Amino acid sequence: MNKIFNPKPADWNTILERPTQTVDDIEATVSQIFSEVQKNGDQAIKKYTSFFDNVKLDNFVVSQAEIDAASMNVSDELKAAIALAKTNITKFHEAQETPKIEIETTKGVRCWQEKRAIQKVGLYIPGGTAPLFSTILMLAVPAKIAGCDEIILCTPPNKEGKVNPAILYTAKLCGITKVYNVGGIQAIAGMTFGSETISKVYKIFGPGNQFVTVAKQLATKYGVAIDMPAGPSELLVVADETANASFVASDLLSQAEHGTDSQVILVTTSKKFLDEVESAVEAQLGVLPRKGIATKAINNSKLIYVENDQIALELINEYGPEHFIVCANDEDFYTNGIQNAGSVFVGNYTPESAGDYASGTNHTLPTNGYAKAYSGVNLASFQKSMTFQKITPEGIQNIGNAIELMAEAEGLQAHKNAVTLRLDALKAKS
Ligand SMILES: NC(=O)c1ccc[n+]([C@@H]2O[C@H](COP(=O)([O-])OP(=O)(O)OC[C@H]3O[C@@H](n4cnc5c(N)ncnc54)[C@H](O)[C@@H]3O)[C@@H](O)[C@H]2O)c1
Ligand SMILES: N[C@H](CO)Cc1c[nH]c[nH+]1
Ligand SMILES: [Zn+2]
Repeated sequence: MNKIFNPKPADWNTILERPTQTVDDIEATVSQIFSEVQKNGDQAIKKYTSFFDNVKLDNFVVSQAEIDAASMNVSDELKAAIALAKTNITKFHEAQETPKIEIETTKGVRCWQEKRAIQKVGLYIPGGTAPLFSTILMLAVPAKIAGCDEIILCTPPNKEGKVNPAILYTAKLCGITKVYNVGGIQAIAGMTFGSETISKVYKIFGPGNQFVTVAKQLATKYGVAIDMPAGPSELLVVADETANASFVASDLLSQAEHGTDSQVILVTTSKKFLDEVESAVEAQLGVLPRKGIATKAINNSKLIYVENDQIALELINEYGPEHFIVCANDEDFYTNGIQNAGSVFVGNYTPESAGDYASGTNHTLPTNGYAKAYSGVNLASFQKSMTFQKITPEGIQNIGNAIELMAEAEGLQAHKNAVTLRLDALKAKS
């Protein structure tokens, strides 16, 4: 791992650069696939599935029989674990429901706001190097709570051209019936334009590799909304001598094993602790089944020493990590001061994996610094806020003149007239 001591603020951005490709690097590939899928539908989706996933599929709809049969290939133990996770995720997301907001802003002027579910949503479940069935819980549970009418799911085929049984089992458990065995850019294109098989959706959700993420970003050019850019995983841990070096190393490796372009960072105010984490990472890395992937990610990663908590916090807010773990004596300093992070994990017994699977929070989170402006997936991601108003004759008399004056000042006579006609009618009546 790269060790950096007391970096100057002017160098932070260079030191903290993400290892992923940019939108510019990938845009041409996405545009090519998008235009073919727009023109040739299923045929282009199959062509690119064969090209990128190396499997030829005549039909990429997963049949109800296959979905039903998946349960036999999932152990009872794993089913119980999925049930526990689903219960906690449901509890946390149900608690995010907000009551209707209604207020009389001026006498006779009633304004209210209500939530409506997004009717058609598409869920992307990553499956390139690991079948992330946990992501189904993160997306389908809030989609169902919100009341989305049509929910479709796309996930890449494995080497045998099939969908992993745990994905199908979890999809069924969450009440998803439309599952397509297609991943990558071609899946995002299918949900953006629609094809003979895949329905066009209003909003696409879900994490993925850099190709999936850029495809989602470009899908917005065609009028489809997205949750946010949720690309290659990241973790930043801030820790001091009160932390446990083995625990911290295990957390760093948990995100490093996601992909070669993952990035994990330790920021610490203790040089001794930095060395201890470095040794613990080396020791744990050697025995990981995905050590090939994790080693490449660890090569992109940094161990950073800074003099004090204040400098650490400024650096962390500048980076805006997807996940932020606080294992420091002054937890409150960091939890109160953090401005930019997707999800925060506090204390020595709060591994990031807990949020990935079972604590209840959502693991679909902004990466690449987008935590500065975007929230992770939550119940509101599946809803729209609509405003309503009703104005009585008394109400229009109370605010009418202000509207007339403002409309006139903007040079918009018809706007003014819409009020003046009503005020005149009321005057004539009285
Ligand atoms: N930010 C989050 O919330 C979050 C959550 C979970 C996972 N993740 C990330 O999701 C990613 C999952 O990646 P994955 O690759 O395992 O699965 P994936 O499903 O995202 O991508 C696999 C697909 O990518 C396509 N592909 C592969 N190489 C390509 C290339 N050179 N050009 C164009 N398309 C190509 C293929 O079609 C393949 O099916 C990881 O980076 C992980 O860190 C992020
Ligand atoms: N850490 C990932 C988000 O970056 C989510 C995940 C799913 N499974 C395991 N981890
Ligand atoms: Zn993870």
